[in-house]
Amino acid sequence: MSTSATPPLQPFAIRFGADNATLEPQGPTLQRRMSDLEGLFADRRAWEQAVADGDPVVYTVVSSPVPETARELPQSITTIFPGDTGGEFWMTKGHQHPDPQGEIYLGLEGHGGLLLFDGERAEWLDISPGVIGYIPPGWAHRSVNVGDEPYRFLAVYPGSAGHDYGWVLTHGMGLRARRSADRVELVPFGTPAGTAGPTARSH
Ligand SMILES: O=P(O)(O)OC[C@H]1O[C@](O)(CO)[C@@H](O)[C@@H]1O
Repeated sequence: MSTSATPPLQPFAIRFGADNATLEPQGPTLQRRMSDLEGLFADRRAWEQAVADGDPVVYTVVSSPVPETARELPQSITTIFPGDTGGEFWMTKGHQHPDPQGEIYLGLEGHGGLLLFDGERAEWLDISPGVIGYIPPGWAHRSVNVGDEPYRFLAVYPGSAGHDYGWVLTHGMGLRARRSADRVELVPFGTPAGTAGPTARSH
């Protein structure tokens, strides 16, 4: 007999439709438009212009029906569309887990990066199809599409981890990923838009 306070779901299979990123059975879905990403891009004017110019969808998240509750292990497929705002690649909002627990991402399509920040140290993991990125407990995380195609990945995370978006607004993410010719340039988080930081790294 289960020791869970809430009985777990019955075992079930989830089919991933690779063509259009569907899950069957499917749970909640969300779409984040540019206007949902206020305060996140370094270049606020470019962000305002992008909102005024049609407020594009930056990313979508399709979840399985596994609930975000203790002991469960929900999954979701995120698709970040290609683009940049003021030179900064399109990205997820990024969040910290209020209950510090780990998470994994598996690259499915396109080319992306996983930016991790623990409040002091920032790390960048290149993610392409077949690569698993590990997010240790206590590291805020943001995904970035650094390619010209949609970037898609599977996330698997503890159901009680939660999402703290305010942490990122307060602490930042340590680095920003910017378009530089055909490369990804990682610059210190506070670098003003349009300038290269003194410690810019290329990928
Ligand atoms: O929650 P954010 O920062 O908008 O990013 C979306 C992605 O992160 C997750 O919340 C998982 O960490 C997924 O739902 C999705 O993969």
